[in-house]
Amino acid sequence: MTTQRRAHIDLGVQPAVAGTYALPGSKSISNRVLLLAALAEGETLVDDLLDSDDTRVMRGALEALGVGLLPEGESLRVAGCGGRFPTLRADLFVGNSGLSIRTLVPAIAAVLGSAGGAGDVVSLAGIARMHERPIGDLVDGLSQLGAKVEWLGTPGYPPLALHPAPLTADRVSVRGNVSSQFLTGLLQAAPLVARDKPLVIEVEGELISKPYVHITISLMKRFGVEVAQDGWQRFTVAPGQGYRSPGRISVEGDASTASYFLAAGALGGGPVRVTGAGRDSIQGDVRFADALAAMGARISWGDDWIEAAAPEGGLTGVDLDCNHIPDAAMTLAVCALSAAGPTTLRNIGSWRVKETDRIAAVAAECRKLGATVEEGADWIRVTPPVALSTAEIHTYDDHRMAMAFSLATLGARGVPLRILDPDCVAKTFPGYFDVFTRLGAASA
Ligand SMILES: O=C(O)C1=C[C@@H](OP(=O)(O)O)[C@@H](O)[C@H](O)C1
Ligand SMILES: C=C(OP(=O)(O)O)C(=O)O
Repeated sequence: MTTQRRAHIDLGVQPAVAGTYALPGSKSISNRVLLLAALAEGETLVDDLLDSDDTRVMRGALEALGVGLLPEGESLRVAGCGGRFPTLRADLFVGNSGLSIRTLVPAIAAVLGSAGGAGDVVSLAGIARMHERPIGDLVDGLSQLGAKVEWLGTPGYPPLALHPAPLTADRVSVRGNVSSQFLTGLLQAAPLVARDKPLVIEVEGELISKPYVHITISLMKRFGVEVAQDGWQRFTVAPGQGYRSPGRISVEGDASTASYFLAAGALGGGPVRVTGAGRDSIQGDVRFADALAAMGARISWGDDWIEAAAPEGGLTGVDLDCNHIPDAAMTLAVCALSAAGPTTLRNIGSWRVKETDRIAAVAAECRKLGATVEEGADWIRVTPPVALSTAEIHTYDDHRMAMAFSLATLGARGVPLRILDPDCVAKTFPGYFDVFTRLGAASA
């Protein structure tokens, strides 16, 4: 966002919250749909797209590659380029959007490989933190296929430049334990490589964040491309498939964003209902509701809504493997501050390489509120204090730090807080604090 960011926002206690909230569009779905629609044959009308920093950088990148994006009322018409970006000389800025860079790089490498000419080059850069987020495993995979990638800073990290080189191999192996976005990027690029044999993508080691790969495969299917899946280890894309526009597609509400509202219901009485994602969602983060239920929250589901209310006597601490819900799991850490007993979140090593080192950041800010926190390479344990202390919360330019910690102001144990740099929420939800500060009003 270009508007000036506020230094802080002061949040009072909201003892009781209830209401129904329509979720903004899913970031994960918006940015996949934008890229797939751009690469497809034909025009796609996209409804309910998220408008945030992450989708703006994806839109900006696609426009710089010559893709026509035309607002039509509340929707966006994407002029598909049939697998060939019209412009292959561009300097792209991707902010701190891991999903954008890790899906654009393989797609552009594939298009450069089939349609690039002498002098074509596409560079991708982001903010300083983006340049600390790994991309080496993805580039290794692309290099196995034949891509020519030049590191412009530290090898293994953005910024980088892509040069034309045909992708000829029919097998690629990629590490799965740093980010699932590497596999997503390779899968989405697979149909862009002209070949007469299938492309086989093998995952080395255990794949993390698996539900995001399910989103990828589901959306590729909506755009006419089938992926054959052998467990989570081997993915095959048959030749002769190209993306075709589904005509019109609507983006589900964001299930990671839903976690803040559901937690609000579980902490502040509720019921709080979110609409736009529910039982039928393709997003793995809807399973956050199960984690909240394990803490005692009363959860109900509809096809496209989820509702949460507080249990009699408050939440209870849990010990959970959160690998399948890496983003929404941050919300659990803050719920843990108001629960009875310790909460342990396991298998969350990827937190260390996201918008900030999220294990360190969550630990530091929970301690300020009075909690005892233990942490390991890939886990965190939060033991709540008898009563929370008020504090000034650092947000580390991480939207989820700002949104998750705002929840410590809710309910019987809530305390007033000052949240620093609150507008970092613009990465996925620019209007978050406008909605959050009015949560209590509906129940008053
Ligand atoms: O593919 C996606 O849309 C995402 C995958 C996850 O990343 P990792 O696979 O790096 O855990 C998640 O944290 C991110 O916000 C979005
Ligand atoms: C990790 C996140 O995003 P990304 O990896 O797409 O930057 C997130 O939204 O929490």
